[in-house]
Amino acid sequence: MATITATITVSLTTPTRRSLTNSVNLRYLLFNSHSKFATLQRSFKSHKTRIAVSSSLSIDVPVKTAPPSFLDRIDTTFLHFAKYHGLGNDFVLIDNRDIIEPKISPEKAVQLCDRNFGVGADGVIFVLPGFNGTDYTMRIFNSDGSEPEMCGNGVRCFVKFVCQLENLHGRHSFTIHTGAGLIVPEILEDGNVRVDMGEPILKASDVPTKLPPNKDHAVVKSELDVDGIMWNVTCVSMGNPHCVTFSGKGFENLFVDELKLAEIGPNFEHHEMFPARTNTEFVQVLSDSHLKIRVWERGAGETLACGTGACATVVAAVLEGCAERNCTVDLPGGPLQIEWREKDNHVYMTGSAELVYYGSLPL
Ligand SMILES: N[C@@H](CCC[C@H](N)C(=O)O)C(=O)O
Repeated sequence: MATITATITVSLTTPTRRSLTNSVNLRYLLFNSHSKFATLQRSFKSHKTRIAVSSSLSIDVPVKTAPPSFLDRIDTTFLHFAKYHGLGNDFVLIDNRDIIEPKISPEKAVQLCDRNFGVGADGVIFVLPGFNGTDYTMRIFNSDGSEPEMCGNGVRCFVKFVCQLENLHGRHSFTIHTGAGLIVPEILEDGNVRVDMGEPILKASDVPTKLPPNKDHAVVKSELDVDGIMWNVTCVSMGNPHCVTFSGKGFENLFVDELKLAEIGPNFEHHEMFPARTNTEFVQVLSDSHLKIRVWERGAGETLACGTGACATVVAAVLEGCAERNCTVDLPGGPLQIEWREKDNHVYMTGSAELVYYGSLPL
């Protein structure tokens, strides 16, 4: 009887806790070589399990009893985390369900987010106990340590992480308390997440912006001088502030690939007209239902995607009369589907969120 050391193949995006404790899955993983799976070598050394390969053949596979799931590990010397991304907007996720204060400080978050000296991420997100009857509370630190009110890609990652923590499968919806109020994400059959992002805030002083309102208390297609260049901007808050631009003096359409965001982004972010700083979306209109954007994020710089930014962009596009209420928004990391629904004035965002890996850090 042959004894082999098993190399199993585990999808990085599939819950490993179930796969590793389920002998049927184990057999599947051992003997199916279709490689949409990433290869993860594990040596099973402690005892043997007999696996029937066909009716006439069986082999002994030394199998170690599955260790407790990574997510079930509790110790005080290591911080266990999961890394997720929503279209390349990446986050360190921390299970903070047992206490109401974030387990790490903003300073530690800055270190973790560093792409050379840390894990590398656009932000750190905490899954905290619910508040006022909500299922959970979400808090986030940007990579510069500041705390924004909301994060659209982050909330999609948040609920995927919650499903792993709670071992939930299939369709689920959640109520999440955030700095931007109640947010309601729903995991769909195909694994994507649709999020009810609530109503956009347009009143200038609430965005906040010091630019004078020019349309029903809102700032729509107003001129903003940024280092001598006159841009047309519309200001929208999705709980966090956004300045959206499609054009400027002497340029009616933007070609976003050509923009030097690292040079111009900070001048928007720290502009005196934005007392809480701002996120900025640079938008190219491809059609009335298809927009292409690049985003300079407050506290994080240019990112591959920004969920609240995509929502703010569609609201601004409708207000400026250059797009419909239902749009595909292409970001450098991929597309989001955004709808600003007339019926309830809420913005709905649909997109993906993926697990990258689990990790531990000494505290
Ligand atoms: N990437 C996020 C937004 C994160 C917060 C932002 N940097 C801010 O300070 O407001 C998203 O997907 O919405």
